[in-house]
Amino acid sequence: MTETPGIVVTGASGRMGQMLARTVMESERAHLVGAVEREGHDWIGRDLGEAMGGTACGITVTDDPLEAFAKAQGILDFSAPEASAEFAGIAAQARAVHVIGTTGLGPDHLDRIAAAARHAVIVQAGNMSLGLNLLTKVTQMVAAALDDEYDIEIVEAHHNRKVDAPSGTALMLGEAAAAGRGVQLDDVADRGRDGMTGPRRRGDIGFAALRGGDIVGEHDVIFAGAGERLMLRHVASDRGLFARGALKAVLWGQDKKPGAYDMHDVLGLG
Ligand SMILES: NC(=O)C1=CN([C@@H]2O[C@H](COP(=O)(O)OP(=O)(O)OC[C@H]3O[C@@H](n4cnc5c(N)ncnc54)[C@H](OP(=O)(O)O)[C@@H]3O)[C@@H](O)[C@H]2O)C=CC1
Ligand SMILES: O=C(O)C1=N[C@H](C(=O)O)C[C@H](O)C1
Repeated sequence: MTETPGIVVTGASGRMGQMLARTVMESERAHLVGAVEREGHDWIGRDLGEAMGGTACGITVTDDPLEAFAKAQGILDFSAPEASAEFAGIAAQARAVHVIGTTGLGPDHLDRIAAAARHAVIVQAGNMSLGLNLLTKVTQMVAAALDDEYDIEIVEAHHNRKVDAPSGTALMLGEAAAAGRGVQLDDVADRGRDGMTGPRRRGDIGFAALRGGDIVGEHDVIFAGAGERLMLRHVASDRGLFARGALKAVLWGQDKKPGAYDMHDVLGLG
């Protein structure tokens, strides 16, 4: 029997970290070999299964990514921007496939991740679900078909613990809409309105973010024209959706050449 890839989960105590750890532990196609949390976290040194409120699983949570990644073939990383940029370099040294779901990444983080992708496989996406990645394709198609008489607005809603806005998914949808229109998102993005904003600029792509309760993730792309509105919507109701997508990505990446990939590559969406 062939050995399945050994996986390390970072941000292991987080909402996604725990979901990812459970998903890997339940999978027959991969096995968990490590769990990383930040230095000083009270889970360090504890058994992951017990820390998650269940039975012992034999994985001790560590704050040493270097040691943990060295024995892994894949890293599932939904943590924080600075951590993900650092993990990219360490995962590349270990030649492990690094799946990055972390959002809120700035230009410096993205540059460091791109540098690491010269040496190892990195799959990065602000949303790991099939439905949402398909919706980016539809968004691009609709944006290409309609001219700028149709105003594009992207509305996202998330739980009250989310720290970045607009969401990574909203930005993916914005990029898709901008690509459909043949423009750069940075040139047309309107990322927040307050006060005397003046009338809407023709061709802008607007973003609005709602935060509340336990909303997992909801995204609307609205094309508002004269006398009609076209609305595309994705609703995630279970974080397991993202974890299953991430697991799919890390398995897909095992036999790929070093490089930067996204979920369109993994899901064969072109
Ligand atoms: N691409 C996708 O499909 C999805 C992406 N996400 C993204 O994933 C990220 C995590 O989301 P979520 O799980 O809800 O957030 P959480 O805050 O629940 O989890 C993040 C975890 O990462 C830990 N962490 C922070 N810094 C480090 C570090 N240096 N080393 C190790 N661990 C670290 C945090 O620890 P501490 O709390 O102690 O700081 C925390 O446990 C976000 O960016 C979110 O937007 C979420 C869902 C889907
Ligand atoms: O923080 C979250 O929870 C989520 N983050 C991702 C994003 O920023 O788009 C994906 C999903 O919507 C949940």
